[in-house]
Order: sequence, then structure tokens, then C-alpha cells
Amino acid sequence: MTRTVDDHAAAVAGLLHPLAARPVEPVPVRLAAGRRNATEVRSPADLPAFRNSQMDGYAVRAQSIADVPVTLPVDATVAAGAVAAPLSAGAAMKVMTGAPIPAGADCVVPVEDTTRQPDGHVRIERTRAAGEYVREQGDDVRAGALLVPAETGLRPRHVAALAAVGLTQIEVYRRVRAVVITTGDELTPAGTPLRPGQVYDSNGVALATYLAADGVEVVTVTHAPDEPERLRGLLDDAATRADLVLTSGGISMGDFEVVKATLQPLGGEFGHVAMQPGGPQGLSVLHGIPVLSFPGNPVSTVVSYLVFARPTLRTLAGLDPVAPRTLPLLGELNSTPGKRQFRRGRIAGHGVEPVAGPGSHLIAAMARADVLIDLPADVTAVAAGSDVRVWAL
Ligand SMILES: Nc1nc2c(c(=O)[nH]1)N[C@H]1C(S)=C(S)[C@@H](COP(=O)(O)OP(=O)(O)OC[C@H]3O[C@@H](n4cnc5c(N)ncnc54)[C@H](O)[C@@H]3O)O[C@H]1N2
Ligand code: MOO
Repeated sequence: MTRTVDDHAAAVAGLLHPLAARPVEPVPVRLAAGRRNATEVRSPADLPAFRNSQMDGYAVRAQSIADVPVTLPVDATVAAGAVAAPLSAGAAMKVMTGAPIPAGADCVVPVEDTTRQPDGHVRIERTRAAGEYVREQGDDVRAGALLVPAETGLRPRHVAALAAVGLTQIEVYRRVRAVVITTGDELTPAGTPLRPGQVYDSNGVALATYLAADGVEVVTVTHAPDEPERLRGLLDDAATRADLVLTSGGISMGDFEVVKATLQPLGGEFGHVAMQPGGPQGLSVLHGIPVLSFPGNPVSTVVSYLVFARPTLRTLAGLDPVAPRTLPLLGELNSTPGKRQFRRGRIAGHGVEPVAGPGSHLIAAMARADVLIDLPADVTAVAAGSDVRVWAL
């Protein structure tokens, strides 16, 4: 298998496509942002639920204030949340914003255009037409009308509308559940002393953090030594608990490529994608569950995730896609011919400056970067000032 980035991305998207058909579950509306709803939501009620005032002022009949100034008796004061008695003929009723409009009134005069008299009457200085500053029942949405279409990536604005019509729960697709398995006998978790030759396992936490940011539930982050039987056990277990497995390491040309050794005999495809970092890649299906195998170098793992997994996972979650930007390059870059290269860059002013070299072990340098600079496979050199495409890291 030797592929272009686009071909491998399409293969990954195809492998993940069945994850769109996930079970649905109810979630509290206040936790629904960032989820995708399965079925449309129709409003259970009119919104506004009743005719109410848009201003603090006086509810009147427009014909009572056709000639101004005019002085009217004031029936009562109606607060938001109160019930209004009907308006007497030729009178005004003081109303607060959101208070019900009394029957018999058809407009509101804002308090700024009035003067309260010592005897309790109100002098109205300017005229208003029927309907002015009155919010009609159902003018936002009618009971039974569509509030949120099916398959909407829910955002805070949807949550606001759902809460406004009194809903407390919404049916959304269950999050994609992922297991992350890192491999390599040299790895040890952060927090333990390093013995000679050991390295801290950064790919597990890195992948778990990216997955969570992209709407995925990370079921477990675990580590397998370079023993195929142990890895096979973890993969079998993952398949009972997750929709997706991500592995890191153990897929290139060495003597201990545990991921390749375990999954290739089971039909996994392992080969090279024309990119750097992220050249070695593997794709498998185990017990019906997709397994994406990324190379172990820390930058390669992250770049592989961003290029191949993030787009589909964000779509499945109902999150906005990460869109590229085009910026002038502040500096020069060279690139290996025939490979699409993802260099790290930092936005500075109106351009992007390269950060560190191409090495896929430079994970600390990546922390200083905020974008990937995407250099097409046919590019070998980029001059300062040229436009380059960048992706958020
Ligand atoms: N003869 C060849 N050697 C290599 C090739 C090749 O084509 N021919 N490709 C190189 C490229 S490119 C990459 S990328 C790596 C990928 O190798 P693996 O996926 O098998 O990864 P490992 O060998 O297991 O690890 C590589 C490197 O990354 C460190 N590592 C692994 N896992 C983690 C982790 N969870 N956290 C932090 N660091 C990790 C590991 O210690 C190694 O240093 O192969 C090249 N070799
Ligand atoms: O292609 Mo590897 O992923 O550079 O380091």
C-alpha cells in the first residue's frame, strides 16, 4: 500500500462512515452543545407564550393617543410574571418589559415618552401605532413548528432556543467511543522515573486530548508491550467497548513492529502514505471495529490524527470542520519531493513563520507552534512571502 494523502484520507473516511449510525441517547439540554441531534425537534409551545411588552412603559389603545400630548388615567402597574386585568377604556396601564399586555391594549409607549403626573395620571408625549412594542404570542415560533432540524450540530444558540420552549432533554447520537493503545517496550508513563532507554508515553495523552476536543468519548488509554498476544488481548477487549481504536507505534520496518505483526495477518493494510510526518500508516477492521494505526513518532502521531481522523470525527460529532487558512510564509522552507509535508508554524502578525525543523520527534517544538504548514507533494521550495495553506494544530 502506497498512497497519496487524499487517497488514504478517503480510505479512513470510508472506514469510519458506519459510525454515523450510532444509537441515540437523551441528554440534558444544557449539555447538548457539541452533540448532533438524531431527530428534528418541533416546538411544544408558542414562543412568546403570551402577548407581552417589549418596553418598560404604558400599555394603551393606539386610538387613545392619536392626539398628543394627552393625559390618561393609569389602571395599574404590571410586572413581568404578573397577570394583567383588562384595560379600562381610555386608560393606560404601566407595564414592564416582558409583562403581559392587558386585553384591550394594542401598543406600548416607552416610559421615556411619558411624564407621570402628581395625581397618578400619565401624560403621553408621542403617538404610537397599534402593534408597536408589542411582542405577539407565537411570533418567534408556533407550537408544532420546526425548532431544530434533524442532524444539526447543536450549538449554544440551539440550547438557548430549546430551553426557551421549556425542553429539558434532547435525543442526540451517542458520542463515538474510542480506545487508544500505545505500543513500545520503551514507553513508561509520566510520573515514574525514566530508566536508561525509556521514553515517556506522550502519544496516549495527546491522542486522548485531541479525541475529547473532537467530541469523542475516550473509553481507555492503555499501553501494550511489544508482544502480539498482549496487544491482541487489548484489541479484542477494546472491540467490546468502543466504536473505534487508535494505535500508535509499531508499524514501520523494525524488528518489533507489534501492531503490524498483530493486525496484518488479520487483514490489516499497512504501508506508506506520501507524507511527512506520518508516512507509515495502517488500517484494519477487527470484530467490525475500525482500527487506525498511526506511526509512533510523537509529531507523526499527532499529524496523522489531525489529517486523517479529525475531519471525520468532527463531522460525526456535529462539530464545525477545521478549515484551512492561507497566509504568507515569513521565512523559507524546503520540502522533500513527492511527499506532502506538514511543517509546524506559528502565526505572527499577518503571516506564518516556520517553527523548528521537519523532524517528527520534535514534540516540544510543536508546543511553540499553532498551525501545520501544508506543503503539497510537488513543492520542493517555498520562498519567503509565498502563500501557504495552514491548519490549526
Ligand atoms: N527502516 C525504516 N525505518 C523507519 C521508517 C522507514 O520507512 N524505514 N520510517 C520511519 C518513520 S517515518 C516513522 S514515523 C517511524 C514510525 O515507526 P513506528 O510507527 O513503528 O513507531 P515506533 O518505532 O514504535 O516509534 C517511533 C519513535 O516514536 C517513539 N514513540 C513511540 N510511541 C510513543 C509514545 N506513545 N509516546 C512517545 N514516544 C513514542 C519511539 O520511542 C520511537 O522513538 O519509523 C521510522 N523508521
Ligand atoms: O513519516 Mo515519519 O511519520 O516522519 O516520522
